[in-house]
Amino acid sequence: MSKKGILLVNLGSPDSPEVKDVKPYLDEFLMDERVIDKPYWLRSLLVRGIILKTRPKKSAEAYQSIWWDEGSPLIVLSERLLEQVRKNTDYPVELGMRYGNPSIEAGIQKLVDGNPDLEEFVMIPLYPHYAMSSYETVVVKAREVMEAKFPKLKMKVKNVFYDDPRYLEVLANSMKPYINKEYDHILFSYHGIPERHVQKTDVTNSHCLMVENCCSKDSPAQQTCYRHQVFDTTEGVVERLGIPKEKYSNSFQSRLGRDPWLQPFSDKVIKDLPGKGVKKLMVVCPAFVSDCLETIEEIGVEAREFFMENGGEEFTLIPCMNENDDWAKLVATWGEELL
Ligand SMILES: C=CC1=C(C)c2cc3[nH]c(cc4nc(cc5[nH]c(cc1n2)c(C)c5CCC(=O)O)C(CCC(=O)O)=C4C)c(C)c3C=C
Ligand SMILES: [Fe+2]
Ligand SMILES: [Fe+2]
Repeated sequence: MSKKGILLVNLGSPDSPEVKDVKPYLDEFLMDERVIDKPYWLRSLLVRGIILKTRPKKSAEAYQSIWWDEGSPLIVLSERLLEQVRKNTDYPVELGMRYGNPSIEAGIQKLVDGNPDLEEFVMIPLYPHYAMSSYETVVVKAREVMEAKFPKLKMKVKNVFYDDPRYLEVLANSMKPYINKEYDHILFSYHGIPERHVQKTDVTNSHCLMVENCCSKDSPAQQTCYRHQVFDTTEGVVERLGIPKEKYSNSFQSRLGRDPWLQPFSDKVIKDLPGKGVKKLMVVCPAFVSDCLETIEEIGVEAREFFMENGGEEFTLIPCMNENDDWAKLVATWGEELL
């Protein structure tokens, strides 16, 4: 029993790949005001009146195509990471998900049940980059849960780690076995977000997407600028791996709706690359620490097809860090550093 602990938080998946479970999961996800940032009445109209009429069936089919015997890849891989982190620290470690199960509340409850003297814990959102729809919503939700259910417990929060040299080292090392093969181009495909979200999280209200080359200029806005942070991760990785400028680029995947999202879009880039002479393509998705629907299906299946149909010859999806031992060690170290 311990007075201190660690809670890992990832995004979450539906309980099963059936429409009956995908629909409530999507409802919880898309009704989050930090994901669809519209007034409640409009969000409700858009999500419940339009998106949830058709998307659950389409999403369920996609989930069915990637589901494992043990469950959703994202959940299974997060649980494997949890086991690895436990091996690297004496503190108790539990797992919660922002949407679906196990919830953040269930994760904290497990920490408390296993450690009745628990006084404080570190929450580590498993997102390298700051976005209101990922890191920020986890922190807000966890604070709400703490206030309502665990008012006497203290929670510390691990910051985003997109530029932590130790993270960049682990990520770059995890990519080495793949990029040792011959390739023409490596695409860093990050989950997209609406441009509006980048502007909304700009603490200066005057920098992001307003100043020319905003993401490469020093500004307090970069602390919460998703676009700046993903570009920084790419630069940290290519520097470590010695990848020359002409052999890599960034793109953004998984857009939803008609608002402007960060560009260029991964599907369009991947379709166009063979025409530019890229026959052997590597894709890595560093916005995700665990493989999930967006990597396995959207990139590993759909994008691969686009590439091959348009003249590509070899397509390699580099896996996420998943249960990589160095990654688990680093996560354990972050927890211990804050306790
Ligand atoms: C990198 C972190 C993520 C950000 C930022 C993010 C923003 C974001 N996502 C949606 C809509 C959907 N995303 C979906 C799946 C999904 N998204 C992330 C991560 C981020 N999303 C992950 C890890 C996953 C996979 C979950 C899994 O179970 O494997 C989905 C569900 C699937 C589908 O129907 O396509 C939706 C919907 C928005 C609108 C958004 C920013 C505004
Ligand atoms: Fe920026
Ligand atoms: Fe998403």
